[in-house]
Amino acid sequence: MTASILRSALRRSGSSATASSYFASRGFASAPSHERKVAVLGAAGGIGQPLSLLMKLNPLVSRLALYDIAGTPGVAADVSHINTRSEVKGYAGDDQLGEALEGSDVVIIPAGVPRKPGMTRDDLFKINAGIVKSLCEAIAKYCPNALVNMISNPVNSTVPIAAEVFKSHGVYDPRRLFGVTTLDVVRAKTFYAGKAKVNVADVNVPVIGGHAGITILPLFSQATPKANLSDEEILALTKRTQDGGTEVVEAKAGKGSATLSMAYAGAIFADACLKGLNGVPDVVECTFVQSTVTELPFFASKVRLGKNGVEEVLGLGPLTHFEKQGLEALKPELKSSIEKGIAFVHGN
Ligand SMILES: NC(=O)c1ccc[n+]([C@@H]2O[C@H](COP(=O)([O-])OP(=O)(O)OC[C@H]3O[C@@H](n4cnc5c(N)ncnc54)[C@H](O)[C@@H]3O)[C@@H](O)[C@H]2O)c1
Ligand SMILES: O=C(O)C[C@H](O)C(=O)O
Repeated sequence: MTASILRSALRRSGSSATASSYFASRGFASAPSHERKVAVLGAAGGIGQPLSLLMKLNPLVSRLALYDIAGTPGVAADVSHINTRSEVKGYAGDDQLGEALEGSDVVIIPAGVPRKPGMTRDDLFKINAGIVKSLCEAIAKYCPNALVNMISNPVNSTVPIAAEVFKSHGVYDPRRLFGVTTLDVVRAKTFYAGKAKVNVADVNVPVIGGHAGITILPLFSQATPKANLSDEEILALTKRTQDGGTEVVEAKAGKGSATLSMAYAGAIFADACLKGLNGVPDVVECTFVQSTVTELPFFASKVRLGKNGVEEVLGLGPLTHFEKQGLEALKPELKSSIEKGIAFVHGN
């Protein structure tokens, strides 16, 4: 987001004020009150940089720690000149990870390699599983009470990896671990609004399951505002949402995967976590968490966020025959991705 886009957005919003009030006026954040530290791990990357920018614009953040293996001094110096609330510090390399994490309320993890055309998210497991494991070991040591927002793929496996690492350190609290599936919701909303010809700002669509291919299950039967879409249109919207990541990977033709839309989605989800921590009532987002909603140990569904993270994992609501079929079809793949993550931590 360039300064001019932000300025014109501010003009459109009728505001003469700052970026902070721009986001606040859109419900992006509630008024600043508490001191909150947010750490971004992988902050110099394609997602990390715009996400760091968006977190710098969030008035709920008082301290922003930007960590990567390299490149963070520059990103932090750049972002730190923005005249918003948070104090920004950059940290580079293993020996600065502890300091970056200490005192964090929310840790966002977009560290790891992205897909190239022809790859599945699971193809990233070999590299990203190890990265996520070592970062979570540091979280267990330096900020075991933080809410962890896992963006690194494959989310269906990296979240179980994080859970096992935290368990092995005796600090696992299922209320504090989240797979970020907000981009699936963002896409479902955008695609639905286009097809249903309704104002995108009014649209809500729950997306359940996981975050890869058919494990992404948008529930368009519960979308609001209601629209009379045909079965073919629902099928096409479902497929487009499931393939949204691949659509971007192919368009970028070897230069990575979604970064800007993901930064937006990551900022929305982190903001929801901060609002929950700050006691704002009725904060509900879809996210991949430990769950008993199905027989699978982790599952994405609507979750109410509160002062301790997950306050309530909400049920799926009524599903159509098509959605029930989608739910049954996704279970074997999601189950095996979860098991793969768990096995990785135990050396199997
Ligand atoms: N959950 C989602 O919806 C979603 C959406 C888009 C991308 N992703 C995933 O996010 C990840 C990052 O994507 P990207 O496009 O930003 O990739 P990128 O390669 O541009 O950036 C990744 C960053 O991680 C850093 N990194 C690597 N190892 C690290 C470590 N041990 N500690 C800290 N930082 C480390 C790299 O130095 C790099 O700066 C990928 O795994 C991608 O698949 C998830
Ligand atoms: O598709 C990818 O590999 C990145 C991400 O998971 C996405 O949904 O955009």
